[in-house]
Amino acid sequence: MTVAEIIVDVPTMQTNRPFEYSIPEALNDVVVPGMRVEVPFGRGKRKIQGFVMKTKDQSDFKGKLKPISRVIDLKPVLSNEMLQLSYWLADKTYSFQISCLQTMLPSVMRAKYKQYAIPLDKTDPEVLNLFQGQATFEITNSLTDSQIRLINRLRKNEKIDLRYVVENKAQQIKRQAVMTDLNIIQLHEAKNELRGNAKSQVKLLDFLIQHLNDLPVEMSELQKNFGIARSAIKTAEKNKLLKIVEVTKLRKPEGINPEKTTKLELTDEQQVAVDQIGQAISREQPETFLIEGVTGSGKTEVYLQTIEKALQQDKTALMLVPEISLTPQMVNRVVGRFGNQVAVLHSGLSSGERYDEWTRIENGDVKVVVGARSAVFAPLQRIGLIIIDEEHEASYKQDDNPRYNARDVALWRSKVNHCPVVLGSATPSLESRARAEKGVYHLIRMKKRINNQNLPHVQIVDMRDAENSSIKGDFSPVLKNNLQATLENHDQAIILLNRRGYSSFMMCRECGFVLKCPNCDVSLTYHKDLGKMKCHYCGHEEPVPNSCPNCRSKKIGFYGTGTQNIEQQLNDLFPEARVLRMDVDTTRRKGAHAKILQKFGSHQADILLGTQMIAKGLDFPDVTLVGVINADTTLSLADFRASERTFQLLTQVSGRAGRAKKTGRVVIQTFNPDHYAIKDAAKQDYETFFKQEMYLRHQSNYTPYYFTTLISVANKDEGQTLKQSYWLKKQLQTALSKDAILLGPSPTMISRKQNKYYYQIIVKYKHEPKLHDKLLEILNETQADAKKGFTIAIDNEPQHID
Ligand SMILES: Nc1ncnc2c1ncn2[C@@H]1O[C@H](COP(=O)(O)OP(=O)(O)OP(=O)(O)O)[C@@H](O)[C@H]1O
Ligand SMILES: [Zn+2]
Repeated sequence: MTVAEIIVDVPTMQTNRPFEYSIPEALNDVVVPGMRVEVPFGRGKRKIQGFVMKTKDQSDFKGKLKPISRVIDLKPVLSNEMLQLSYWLADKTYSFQISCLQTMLPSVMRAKYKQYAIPLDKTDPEVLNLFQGQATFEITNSLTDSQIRLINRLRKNEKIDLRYVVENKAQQIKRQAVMTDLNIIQLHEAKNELRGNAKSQVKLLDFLIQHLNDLPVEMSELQKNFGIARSAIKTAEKNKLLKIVEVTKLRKPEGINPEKTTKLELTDEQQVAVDQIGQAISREQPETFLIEGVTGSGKTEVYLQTIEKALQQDKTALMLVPEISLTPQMVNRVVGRFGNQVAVLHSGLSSGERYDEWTRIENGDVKVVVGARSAVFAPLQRIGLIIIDEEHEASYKQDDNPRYNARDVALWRSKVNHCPVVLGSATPSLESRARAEKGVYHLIRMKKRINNQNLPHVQIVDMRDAENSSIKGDFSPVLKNNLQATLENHDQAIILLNRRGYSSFMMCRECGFVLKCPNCDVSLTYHKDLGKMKCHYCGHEEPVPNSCPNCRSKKIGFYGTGTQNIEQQLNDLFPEARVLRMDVDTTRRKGAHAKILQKFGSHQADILLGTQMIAKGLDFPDVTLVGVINADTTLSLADFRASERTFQLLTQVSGRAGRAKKTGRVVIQTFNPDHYAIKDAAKQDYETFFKQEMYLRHQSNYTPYYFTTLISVANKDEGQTLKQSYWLKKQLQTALSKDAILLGPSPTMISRKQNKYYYQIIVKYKHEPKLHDKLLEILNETQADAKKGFTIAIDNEPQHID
């Protein structure tokens, strides 16, 4: 091929299309789609990165094409599937294709790294010649074309492999290892010369002879596994029998404690699910299943046994979870069942660790991938099954560009891979459940808990009652008594503080002044560990004032219920009880989540107190009580999903109680005891909630009856923001049919962030074929010129509206 179509790394509207470059003859069979290259761009001498999307023999371009300057990767970093996906993703999310391509790569490849070749066949003369006794060969910018061609050929013939290593030394594990330049005959000769005089040397040579193909071998391994002393290695080095070289080692992510479980005998409901999904795996059809299974119905075992079915057919499986650190049990069970065949991808990994896992997947060493949102781009081949656990979770949607939903990407990949997708939840999203209703997805319901365990007994406590409205703290007598009983029985309790936003703010009791961020329209939050007030949007910090900056009164103090405050109340009420707190403050450190949950799981604490992050997936047999301090906060969200989110949260957290032998109890404190979301959650009755919520969505023309697109406009000048927003709305009105509903422009809930003003327009529609192109046109018209200083963000099917 002589011509390459390249997407360049210049994220602007004008450059959001492929550019043609000629492929230098010397790199003719080196350059292939999925590789990154460096190309000249624009008038000056500027060189930039780009992705090769296609190669071809001819160009329609009349003039002379500029040549590719050099190849950055010597093997493709993105598969053909991923390249195709990038077109769809860019289109669907209104993003630059370059952003989509980069999103699919592990972060290492976007950062500073070194590229190395490592030998696979250490007997090949060309390989030996290239490495010259070194364990690795660095690929630098100064390689000649013939060297590049050689490396390319050796790689294609699987004589060598290529790796990226982050330049940050702390993330690399370098070890000393043993290598030899001698061939097998020379080794035998050397051994004969020793004539058994030096036993340890003979032993070492025997080892080298036997393991010649496995070299280099780490020193520590030689000592530990083969009983060869360090001194013997040193002597052999002096006698030029071997060399000591450095190797970089693959790291295994920490924080995972595989939980060995044997395959369980399935319940009838589980068996039906496994059979149906198993058949779909064999049929190789892109069908979607929705498992609506009550909390504790044993969905995990269904996932594990369907994954096993995929593996039996020599296929791979991809499993997504909302956030690995919050659901360590799920990961531990998957790793426990499938061992080394599993790769775990999550945000807690350093970029080096993440890359290691990515490489194992790409090399085909991995059969099962578990990970959060971005794991949906894992370079797995022959996918036989994709599972999305807790499919209703908003975290599957990325908040930044490209604003993709991993659920949609999974469906796309299932079509290309001809495999089923399994969506699982006790509280499915309305969208998914509605699709199941229509027959687009197969609905599998699991209505019973394992061991015929009852669903927990839930009590709603009306906080408006006289008895409760006069209490000092946040614990009603009912919740207090239940906690007391739980502690006396040596059981465990989970207390949820349904906190939205951050609540420990400062207010003056004299004049009502609230301490706010100078850059953002939000109150500053008190951070006990810093001893400072902090903004959660821009990071602005300031000291805690001891008098009101407005009226000088000393009566300025903290308001709002924070987890620290609740923890204090628990300590006062139950001084003996051991309380663990899990919130943003206690989980900043890597691995902190897992530690807290591990401690609670081994019953080293009696009460786990936390925010939304403790609500899902936890499976602890000793938990018999769940208390919800303030059920209402999510209800007051200015979002059409407020009821859905509240129902999901309360149902999920309630489901943590009474999962093993003992019956669970749940106490929900609320000011809205008659709200259907709270009442249905108390009964753990998804179907009733679904019907009611569907009715209301129908009435108000929202998802899943209408599609929604959220467009936000931001500018440093508020007047300009508003003007642009109105202009935009008018543009849309002229393009869309009368059936489309346009809401706004209205300021977002936090209307100023980092000194920019935000306004939004919501488009609700059923069928608007012109919407997509119109939005692209608007983007082209307004975003091409960065100097205009305002930005538009388009969110297709937003998960949050504020
Ligand atoms: N067939 C079975 N026989 C015995 N125990 C089982 C069986 N299936 C699952 N279990 C056990 O039941 C418990 C609950 O299962 P699991 O955690 O998978 O529930 P779940 O459906 O994922 O619930 P949630 O939606 O609340 O996360 C686990 O401890 C699991 O080991
Ligand atoms: Zn701020």
